Amino acid sequence: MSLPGLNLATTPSQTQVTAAPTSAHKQELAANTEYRFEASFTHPLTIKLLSGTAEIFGSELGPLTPYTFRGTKAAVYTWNGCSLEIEGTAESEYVAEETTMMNYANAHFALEGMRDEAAKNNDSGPRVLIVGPENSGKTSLAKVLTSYALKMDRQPMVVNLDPREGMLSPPGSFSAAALSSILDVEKGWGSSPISGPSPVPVKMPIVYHYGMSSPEEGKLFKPLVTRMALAVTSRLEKDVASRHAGFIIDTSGAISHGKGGIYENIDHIIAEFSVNLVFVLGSERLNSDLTRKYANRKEEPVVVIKLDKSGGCVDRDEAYMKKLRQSQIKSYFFGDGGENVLYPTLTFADFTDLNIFQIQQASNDTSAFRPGDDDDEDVYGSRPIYEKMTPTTLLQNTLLAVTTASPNDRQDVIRDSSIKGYIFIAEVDEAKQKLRVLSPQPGRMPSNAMVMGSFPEDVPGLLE
Ligand SMILES: Nc1ncnc2c1ncn2[C@@H]1O[C@H](COP(=O)(O)OP(=O)(O)OP(=O)(O)O)[C@@H](O)[C@H]1O
Repeated sequence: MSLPGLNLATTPSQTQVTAAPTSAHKQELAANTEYRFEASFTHPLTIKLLSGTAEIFGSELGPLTPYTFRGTKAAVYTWNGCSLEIEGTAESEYVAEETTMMNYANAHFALEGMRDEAAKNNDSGPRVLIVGPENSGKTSLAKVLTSYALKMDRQPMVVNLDPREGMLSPPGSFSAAALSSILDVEKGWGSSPISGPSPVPVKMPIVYHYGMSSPEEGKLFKPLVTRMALAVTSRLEKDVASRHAGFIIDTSGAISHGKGGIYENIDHIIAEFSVNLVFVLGSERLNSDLTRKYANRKEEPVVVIKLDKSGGCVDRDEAYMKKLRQSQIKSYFFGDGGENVLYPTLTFADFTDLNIFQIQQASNDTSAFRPGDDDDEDVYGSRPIYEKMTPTTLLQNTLLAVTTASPNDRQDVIRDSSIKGYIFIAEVDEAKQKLRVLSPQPGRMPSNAMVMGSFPEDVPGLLE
């Protein structure tokens, strides 16, 4: 199918540059070792399990199934030894004999004990928070713990509070989903119906739009954490299986730096989600500060456990992260390629069709807060949260979050409303007052309030 005006007769995967064919080689792995690799965005790497058993961040590889990786840094781990066939060019590859997987498996068994206990008493399972600096392996640990829980037929909820990398939704968002089907070996969390119908098993996430890159940047973080905690708690009240399995919260490295030993955002997450177990990765200092802080807590105890950071964790520079985000956004609209191809609609809209609210930069001058200000203003000191904007060329190549709120709602209602989906502004014609809009769903533009933030950044090549 081709899209009018787009000349998109091919799927995104067909437009990828493919590597010059390289002959496949065999890689034998001894028990408890892992093959670490980095595949570039342009030259895919294909891995096939020839014999034995192997997994990527806890998700098992099917025998003789080719898995293709682009823009991926990961490891194939084996508990009992295996033989792999590897085809393509890796940017980096090596076999590591020292891994943290035994550590992570022990953490999983501890969580299983808590889940059994929760099921016996019809109580809530482990409420886990993962913290640590950037690239310390938080998301990888969240995937391993989730995959292992799924293997035990549990249905844990996973909550992503890291806007730098989306989970089942584009970057810039916070999301939560009760997972019941296996994770995708190639894509991690897999795809979600928030963008459109998908032939592979999908998970319906709860999504809120944050619209900035760092939780420390503005003052939207805390209210949205509170909102997400409410949504997750009410979901768990209705869903017994997920309640017993508990949840795992992945966070951004920025909240783990702290200011003078104070970790305001971590404390806020622990309080709002009633977290009872914190895994700390890659920072002795954070571990010590949090252990001290929560040692003599009067309310329900919070156990702080330090886990080793994997030697395989790769520092990802801004250029890589940008490419990763752009590929996540592309997948959101066009699918992941292979069986999961989506066909978004490109339509025209009048300027007056869209109700756009731009997130205002937070004022650091909290002294400007005047008691008695209404809720639209108090969150941002003396300034409102959003400013209603008339489309300009500034909108070109940006992503807008379509909320479930009406444009006439109070600003805090818009802030707290979940996201139906995202649209992309492909073109702005100021003279004709028209926009060309890419949307996952066909039909008229919704009149709901739409939010524009400063993150993720523009995606100029999205339609190419
Ligand atoms: N054992 C490993 N072998 C190879 N690569 C790994 C391994 N563990 C993690 N990585 C890779 O290292 C990078 C950083 O890991 P991860 O995303 O889990 O860290 P993070 O703490 O969640 O990062 P951030 O703070 O940026 O969200 C990722 O690309 C991940 O896939």
